[in-house]
Amino acid sequence: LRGKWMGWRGLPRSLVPGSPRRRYRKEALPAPEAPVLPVTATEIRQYLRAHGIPFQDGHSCLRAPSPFLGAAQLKEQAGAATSFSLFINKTTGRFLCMTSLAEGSWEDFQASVEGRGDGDREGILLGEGPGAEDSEEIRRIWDRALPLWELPDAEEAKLARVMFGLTQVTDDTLKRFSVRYLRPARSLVFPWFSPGGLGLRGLKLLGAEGQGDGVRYVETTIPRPGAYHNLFGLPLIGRRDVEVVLTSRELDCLALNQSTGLPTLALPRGTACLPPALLPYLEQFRRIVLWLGDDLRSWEAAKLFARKLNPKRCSLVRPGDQHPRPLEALNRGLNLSRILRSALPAWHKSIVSFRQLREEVLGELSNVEQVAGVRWSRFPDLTRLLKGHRKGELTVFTGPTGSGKTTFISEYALDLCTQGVNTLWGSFEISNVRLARIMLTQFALGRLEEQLDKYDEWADRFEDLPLYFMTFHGQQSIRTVIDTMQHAVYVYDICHVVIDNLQFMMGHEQLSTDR
Ligand SMILES: Nc1ncnc2c1ncn2[C@@H]1O[C@H](COP(=O)(O)OP(=O)(O)OP(=O)(O)O)[C@@H](O)[C@H]1O
Repeated sequence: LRGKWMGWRGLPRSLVPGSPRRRYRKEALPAPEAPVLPVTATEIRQYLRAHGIPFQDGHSCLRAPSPFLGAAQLKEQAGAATSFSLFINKTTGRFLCMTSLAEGSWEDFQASVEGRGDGDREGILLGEGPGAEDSEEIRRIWDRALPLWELPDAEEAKLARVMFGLTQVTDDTLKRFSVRYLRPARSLVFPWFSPGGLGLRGLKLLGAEGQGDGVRYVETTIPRPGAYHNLFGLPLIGRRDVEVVLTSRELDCLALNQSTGLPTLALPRGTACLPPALLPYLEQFRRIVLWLGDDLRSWEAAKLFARKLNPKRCSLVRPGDQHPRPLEALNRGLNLSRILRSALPAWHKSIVSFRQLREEVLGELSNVEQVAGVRWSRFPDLTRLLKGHRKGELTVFTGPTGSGKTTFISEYALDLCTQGVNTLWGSFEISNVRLARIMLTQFALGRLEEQLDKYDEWADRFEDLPLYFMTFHGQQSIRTVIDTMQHAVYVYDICHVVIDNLQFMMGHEQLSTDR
């Protein structure tokens, strides 16, 4: 069956979101967050108390009555348990009103409470829906996609099931999760419905390409990955559900829900990140099991996400031979409920015995290659020397002035970033525009100034990289820089921070006295 699939390459051009006819956007980079004024949970609590706003303490957010509701919504909510519909993130202060979907920064919230919000409060901060162009594309694709069991050609449906590993997943499960299939793109289509049944907000297309003996999956989202915040499976979660299993792929979510009957969700960008914007939707759960995948990277991601979700309510399924990812477990006839029961608590006491560590140590010993970190794809010699990029380590790169440090480090970081290592740059010496130009040229493997017609295409791909830039230039206070890094680590799950270079960040005086 796979033979038929070979040779097919990605989506037809017309279905690729963000094709070159896209409007020109001013920023070629993911919008660099302006340096943030950090706020602490204590300050948020103090502020709410000082303004007489009642609140409840949640796992990762504070809940308060929403000032962003219209009269009708207020009436609807009166007396309901959900009247505390405003969720304020304890780490960043960003808020989301679950009823009106208004969202904004801590400063926006304060401005609104103090009557400084511009215009009337209601609606001004409404979470952006898809742009008109995206909406049209979303609707067009969704209308053309069919449920798998309605495909006119039974052979084609069978082939699709084999390619996506769905032979054990029933039509009923696919129906429950509203999964469709787009024939021209040979892709599964996973919908993103707005909470509260407000319609279709986005789509994820999952294509499968035959590659040697295996299959390579290609994901495309509308809107683009940075704005794709769908927790797949959310419409099936009941208000009273207090337990959930988090997975990193929609297919795993289907497999788990089918075989255990438990509420199950899939993260929009897999193990790459857990955007804090999703935390309010997970507040209702007293217990969260993370079953993200079958490799060490998924395990690392699970530990990182558990910290954000509050480790006290999280358990983690440890990858291992008998713990593959959920879809594979289903296909191998394993008992998924039993695997879930073996999940380990994420919360470590301050003192542990070796007994609690032995499983993790075994994991490290049996995955020596993965423990070595992410290898550079273009620098085999570097991989030979350093083995790979590992989190929590510091590398100092030195060389004479003008010897090519910036040029090399941007290649080095780009290599990792294209493999999914979330990267934060602090370019204290050269401007971000110049740095991005260097990196974009390296990314495109050619001189874009000679082929400007290709600019948008490359810029679009570059924009989707998990790459962020601090907006500092020249000497900075270390405190401000560290605060910004911490913020980026929380919001974007940054695993690699590049500082170019230390002298410019700290100023010569500090360095010479601080040797
Ligand atoms: N491998 C290379 N081959 C040819 N030219 C290079 C190479 N690497 C860097 N260059 C060029 O050398 C110049 C200096 O490079 P770069 O700015 O990366 O050096 P640097 O060590 O970071 O400098 P500084 O010490 O001023 O920070 C640039 O014009 C760059 O394009």
